[in-house]
Order: sequence, then structure tokens, then C-alpha cells
Amino acid sequence: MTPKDMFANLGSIITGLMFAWAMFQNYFPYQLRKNIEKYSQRVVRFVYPYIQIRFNELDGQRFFSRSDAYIAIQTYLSSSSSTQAKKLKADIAKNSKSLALSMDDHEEVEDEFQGVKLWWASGKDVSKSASFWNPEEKRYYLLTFHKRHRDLILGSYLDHVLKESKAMEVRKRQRKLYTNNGTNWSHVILKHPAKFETIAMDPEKKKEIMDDLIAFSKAEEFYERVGRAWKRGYLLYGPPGTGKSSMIAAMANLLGYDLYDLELTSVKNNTDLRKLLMEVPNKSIIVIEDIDCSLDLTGQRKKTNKKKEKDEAEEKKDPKQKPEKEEKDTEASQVTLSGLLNFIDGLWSASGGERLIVFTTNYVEKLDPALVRGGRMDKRIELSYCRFEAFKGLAKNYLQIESHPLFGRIRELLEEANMCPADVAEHLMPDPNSGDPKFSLERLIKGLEKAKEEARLKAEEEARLKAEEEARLKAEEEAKKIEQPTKEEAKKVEQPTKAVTENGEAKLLDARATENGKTSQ
Ligand SMILES: Nc1ncnc2c1ncn2[C@@H]1O[C@H](COP(=O)(O)OP(=O)(O)OP(=O)(O)O)[C@@H](O)[C@H]1O
Ligand SMILES: [Mg+2]
Repeated sequence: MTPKDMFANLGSIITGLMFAWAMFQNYFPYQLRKNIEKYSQRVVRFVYPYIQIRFNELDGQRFFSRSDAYIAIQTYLSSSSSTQAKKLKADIAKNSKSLALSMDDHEEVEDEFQGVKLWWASGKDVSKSASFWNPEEKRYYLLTFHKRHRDLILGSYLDHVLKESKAMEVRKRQRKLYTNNGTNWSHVILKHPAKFETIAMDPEKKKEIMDDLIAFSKAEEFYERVGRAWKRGYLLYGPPGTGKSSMIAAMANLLGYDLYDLELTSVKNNTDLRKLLMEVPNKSIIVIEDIDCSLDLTGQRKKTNKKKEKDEAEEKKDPKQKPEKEEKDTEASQVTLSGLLNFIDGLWSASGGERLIVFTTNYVEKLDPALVRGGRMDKRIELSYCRFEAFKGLAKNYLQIESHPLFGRIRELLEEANMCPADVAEHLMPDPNSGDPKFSLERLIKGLEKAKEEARLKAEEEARLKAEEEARLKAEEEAKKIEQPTKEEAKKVEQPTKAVTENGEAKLLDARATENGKTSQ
């Protein structure tokens, strides 16, 4: 029995004793009965050092609706209920994909906040005069805590309960992937299976990124204290197939955020861009893929590779269409880099928090320094070709092996051949017939040897082209040198020359005349 229970019992004992005393006196008018009740409650309040707060299930303001506070408490208590309560209720919550557990009526669970213990009990009032407007059962939660913690509980603790329950709801609910078509967002349920555990990269680097994300999601107070908007910018760069898009999905799955995949090429101008960004709520990741293709470095928009290919294909079909399409493009190219950056940095940040902005590119060196300067991109993450550490992760995922005699050869080859994790994964697909990992590893070795040979041939070809170019430039230089004197001579002949005569006077002589004189002599 906790001290709280002992006090609760003490209260009823005192009330009972006082009633017994009154009955003993055989004198029981109404006024005295009221007085006894009043005084006994005062005594109880004086001796009983606990405070109780009741949270009713039904909202007094809205008919037939459950109170938000009650729902939030139910969510908050779900984890402690499942471990502490003896009787539980299970239900499928709205917008959720899993069962929600809560404690059954007349159960109690204990909670602790900043070292202070408190108790949550679930109760039910049964009304005898039930009607359509007045349901028979009215449920409630009763929070009990010591009165010396009144400020802490009424201030920070209840705030903590609400925030925590919101965060739990976000974690439980299905994530969504939003895409924009012009100025409207539409969404589908995000079911990307990518997780950080399955992303192949150096384990230390992976841990650093995960820690950074988790720290960000918990840093509301920090951002508030230092007076910065609660947002963080990530730049993911690396060759195609190295896991940039997979990592974004893994980020959403880790934090429970929704994804907003912003297609800049379909946004007409900065005003529309603002409208779209204003609609992005908290706990979201705004993704701008292939930033080098979406925005020109001068601030002008360019077509993305995919759009370009599509347009080119259409152009081939109907060449007459070309001028019209070009007109359309120039008409639409009004979203600028500075428009995007100013908005992200400026007022938009003030309209909420907890948002990540992730840019991806295959060519980091092409990006405008304005985009990658500190403060805009808080973290730059390079996703590179698959090396041995990343390969080990893939081998574990795809073949369930952590070592193999062929690993040594693979390690050497991975250092020499640049193969992206997507291709390594493709080679590691388990053999459906034998299921023997050796088969997949040998296939990878062959693939790596081929990639290495191709890289060697490519490097040779590049060296040949470079040597040819150098030879051409040298030949041009030589040709210029041979031409140079004749030109200079011609210049000499053209220009009048200054000469000094015998009496010391400077006279302008026509070089051509002198020359002619010489020849005639
Ligand atoms: N590091 C990785 N770990 C595990 N799987 C990977 C990794 N990189 C790529 N893959 C696999 O390859 C596929 C393609 O990867 P993803 O689309 O993430 O690459 P990307 O870097 O976004 O490429 P792009 O630059 O072309 O957009 C993914 O479906 C994933 O299965
Ligand atoms: Mg991608």
C-alpha cells in the first residue's frame, strides 16, 4: 500500500468516525449533517496531502465527442498501461496501423516525472438516469500527486504529457508522401521499406547521421533558447545509385515525419513556391531532388534530366512543336534560387518548426556556393561508391553472411572499381535455386572485374584523348610562332619609323621609302 492509499483510507475512516459520533448522539438534523460533511472534508483535505485532477472522457462543450485531453492521456499512458495494468483494452486507433492498448476501468498506473511520482487511475461513473443525451457510463482519468509538486505537475508535467502523446501519435500513424502538381499537394501512403539498418555505408558515418537526426527531433528547447528556427538543412550528394533517395525515406521512417517531395520544375514562380511551402506542416521533410537540374546557378530554372528527355522524345515525334514549347518554358521559368533560399531562411521559418529540408545532387561541385554555405546546409552527407564496410552491410542484408573466403578478393576489387551500392546489391541477389552465397559472391567478383576493366579502358581512352588534345594545342602554338615574325615584319613596313639624322634631329622616315632606296642603289 502506497502512502497515497493509506491517506485515502484515513480520510474515509475519519468521515465514518464523525458520522458514528453523530448517530451516537442520536441527534441528526439536516444542518448538523451538512456541517459534519463539510468539516470532515476539511479535516481530510488538511490531513490528505494529495491533489487530484479529473479528466472526463466526454467533452462538456461538444455533444458526443471525446475530449482531446482524455485522448491524449490515453495515448500517453498506453506504454505504461501495457507494462503495469493487469486489465487492458485493445482498439485500432484512427489513422493508425496498429492496435492501441489502454488500461481497463478501475486500473491504476504509476508515472515518474523529474523524480516525482504520480498516479493515473481510470474510473467510470454509472448513471442510473441514462438517456439519449446522458450516457449510462462516463469514463475519466484521475491524476493524483503530492501537493508540494503542484507547480511542477500543473506546469511542465501536463505539457510533457500532451507533447509526448502527440509525438507517439506521429510515430504510430502512417506516413505520407506528398508531391506537388503546380501549386497543389497530393499524397499517397508512404510505404518505402528503407531503414537505416539496411542502408549500406560506413557504420560510423551512419551512426553519426542517425544521432544527428534524433538530436534534432528532440531539440525544440535548444532552438528556442538560442533564438533559431527549428529547422535543419541536409545536402546529400554522390553518384547515381548510392542511396540518396533511400536515405531520405529512411529519415522519414526513423523520425516518423511525412515527406514533401517538391518538384520545382512544375512551380511557376516564387509566389506559388511560397504558397506550397506555407502548407508544409511541422514534422515534415521537404525534399528537393537533383537541385543542380532544377535550378540554374544563375537563379534561372532548368528542366530536369527526365523532363528534358521527355521533351526531346516529343520533339522527335513532332519537330514543329519545338518553338511553342520553348516559349512555354521561358514563360514558366521564374522560380529562382534566391527566391527559394530567402523564403527558407526568412519568414517561412517563423511559421512553425521541426522541419528538415533535404537537397540532393549528383554534382556537388556544380552548386552555387550560396546554396551550400554554412547555416543553409547544416549537414553535408556524401554517399559514395561501395567500399568494403558498406559491402559487409549489403552481404549481411542480402545473403545473411558476415564473412566468407571470397571477401578478401572482393575487398581488393572494391577499392579498384567504382561500383555504386545499387549495382553491388543487384549482383548480391541470392541465387533462387541453390541459395548458396558463393554463387552471388562470384557473380559480384565477375561484375567488379568487368567494371575494373571498363574503368581501365575508359581511363586509357581519356588519356589518349587528352594526349591528342595536347598535341593539337602544341601544333597550333608552333604554327602561330612561325606566323608571328612575318606579321611583325609586315607591321614594321607599315609603320613610319623614327630615325636620328647626322645633326641630331629626330626625323620621321618612311621605312618603306628607305627600304626601296636600298634596293634601288
Ligand atoms: N547505400 C545503399 N544501401 C543499400 N541499398 C542501396 C544503397 N544505395 C542504393 N541502394 C539500392 O539501389 C536503389 C537505388 O538507390 P537510390 O534511388 O536511393 O539512389 P540515388 O542515390 O537516389 O540515385 P539517383 O542519384 O539516381 O537518384 C535503391 O532502391 C536501393 O535498394
Ligand atoms: Mg535518387
